[in-house]
Amino acid sequence: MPEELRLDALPPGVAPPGGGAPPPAALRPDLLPSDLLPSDLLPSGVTAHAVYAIPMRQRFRGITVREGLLLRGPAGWAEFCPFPDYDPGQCRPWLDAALEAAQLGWPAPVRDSVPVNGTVPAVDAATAAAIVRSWDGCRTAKVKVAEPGQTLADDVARVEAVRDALGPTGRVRVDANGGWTLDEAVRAVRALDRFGLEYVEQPCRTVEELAALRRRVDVPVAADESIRRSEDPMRVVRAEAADIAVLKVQPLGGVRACLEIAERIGLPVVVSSALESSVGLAAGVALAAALPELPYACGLGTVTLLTTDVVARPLAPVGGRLPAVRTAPAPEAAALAAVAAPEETVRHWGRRLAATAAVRRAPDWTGWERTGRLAVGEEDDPR
Ligand SMILES: O=C(O)CCC(=O)c1ccccc1C(=O)O
Ligand SMILES: [Mg+2]
Repeated sequence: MPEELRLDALPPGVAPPGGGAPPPAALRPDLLPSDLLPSDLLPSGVTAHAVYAIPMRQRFRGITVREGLLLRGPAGWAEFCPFPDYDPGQCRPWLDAALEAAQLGWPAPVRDSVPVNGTVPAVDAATAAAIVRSWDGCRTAKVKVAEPGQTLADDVARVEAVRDALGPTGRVRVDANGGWTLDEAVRAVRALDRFGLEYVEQPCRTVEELAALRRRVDVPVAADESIRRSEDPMRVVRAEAADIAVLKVQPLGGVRACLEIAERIGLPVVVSSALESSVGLAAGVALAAALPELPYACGLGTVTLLTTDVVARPLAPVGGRLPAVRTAPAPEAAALAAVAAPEETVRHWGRRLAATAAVRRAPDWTGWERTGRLAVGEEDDPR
């Protein structure tokens, strides 16, 4: 990478050669627990750099400001950004995925670019239509439904607005994040399929409910939380609970781990993001680019849900597609400086990284803390 982007080589507050804003203080050791400096807890050659805090355009999954930590290793930049409510055991696969990106890099792509869907948060109908009109070429929409505190009428209005904005040839899929009971799901799917649904993602919480719904409606069912928060991702297959598997690189432990799940699960795969910056999102693009089959648009059009990014040229869809990058884009000093997290947030992420690395190193750790996943049917709020 060019010298001016070697943030670690520059003392905080010193402007990089070639101009631009000075880099943020990159994970100063005094912001981390003293016994758990990055050099002790990360594999050699991998260093922790900066913590970002980026406001979302709309609230999404209860998140209004997205935070994460950027790592760098011999294979490239990487991102560690587990959701705020995840404990160290649940964060473990996120760190596995980040270290894969930093240390190993990703398998070779089999395509030059990947098709992506646009994502519509649980907003009002007018905002939903405006979001669809803002997209660059995305002809598939994924619409969030079953938001706590909202009604089926809100979902119907939102999906109708999206269908109108997209026109009859666009594709519309919905994601309930497990928010419906079986009977609510039957009713909602029938009401929403008036606008033509490509599939319904995680309509109910449990594998049993997904299987029962599949027997009662014609719309295909996609499993997300039932795979990424499950002890056993294959259970959805044995239970005949899904037509489609949603795979996310970070919560499932990396690109290679996802390629293996895709092979074993034997269902068509939709690759989706976990709301990363462009650095972490690149891993999802690498998975989508490497899968032998890619029959659906991927849920990787999500950097446009963030108000800004850490790189100079964000991985935002152009003509409904993202290019198949080989490595994560490097953070840019000025962009990083603009979203540098306050000290207390940096300390918090240092503690999270340390606690997750400790779980990862414990060889005889057993139970869900080791796999980082909860048993199916025992999930808390599955979002
Ligand atoms: O799939 C997409 O279109 C965007 C990604 C997305 O919806 C998502 C992002 C973060 C956390 C959970 C989810 C989800 O699919 O439930
Ligand atoms: Mg989902």
